[in-house]
Amino acid sequence: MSLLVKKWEELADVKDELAKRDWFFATSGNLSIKVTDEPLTFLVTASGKDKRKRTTEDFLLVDSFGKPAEQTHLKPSAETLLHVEIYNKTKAGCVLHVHTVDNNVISELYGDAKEVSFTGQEIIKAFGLWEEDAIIRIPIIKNYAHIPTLAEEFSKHVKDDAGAVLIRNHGITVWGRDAFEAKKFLEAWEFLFSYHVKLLASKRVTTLV
Ligand SMILES: CSC[C@@H](O)[C@@H](O)C(=O)COP(=O)(O)O
Ligand SMILES: [Zn+2]
Repeated sequence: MSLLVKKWEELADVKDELAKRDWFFATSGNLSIKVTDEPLTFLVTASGKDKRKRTTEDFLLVDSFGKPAEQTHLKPSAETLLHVEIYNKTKAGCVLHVHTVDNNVISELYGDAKEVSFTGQEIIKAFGLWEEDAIIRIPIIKNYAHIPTLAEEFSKHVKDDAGAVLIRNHGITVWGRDAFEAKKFLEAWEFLFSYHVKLLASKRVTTLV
């Protein structure tokens, strides 16, 4: 099996798993996986597709500018520039972007603070933080409609080979050294968001009773 086919299958499997979680509402979301380092090429989801479906036109190969590396009628994701920032600045191997109700609610609740942090949750160990009082923090940026501006703002938070950024009332973009790590971090973030949203809602209910 060629490297390209291997990476294609790997990304398609991750896409299927995220689809099972129902994290691709209304064609939202985009995913990518690095194929080669020099020159940089990566597979990215084709724009506007239903990411719940598995087809032979789900991904296309793009270069370090996010432009198609091969002849194709497919259009790279509208947010490919964000993936480009990550691959050009870090050793990340996979980038996952999903819109969920929970990540949107958290981004709106803490958007003015420009970040949100979590502590006291066992799942924080998924990020490799083992101390009892470990704190995990995620920046929240404005959802600029102009993608180059969004990518520029996003890029300020791309420092490590693994990381995550919340885009306000839009979604989360998570990256990791490989697909396994990116998915693990994405699931951990969504767990924290979901827990927090439910906790706030239940506290509100308690005070009303
Ligand atoms: C209908 S989702 C809005 C899109 O603009 C975008 O945010 C998204 O996540 C999916 O866009 P895509 O171009 O398919 O990668
Ligand atoms: Zn999006």
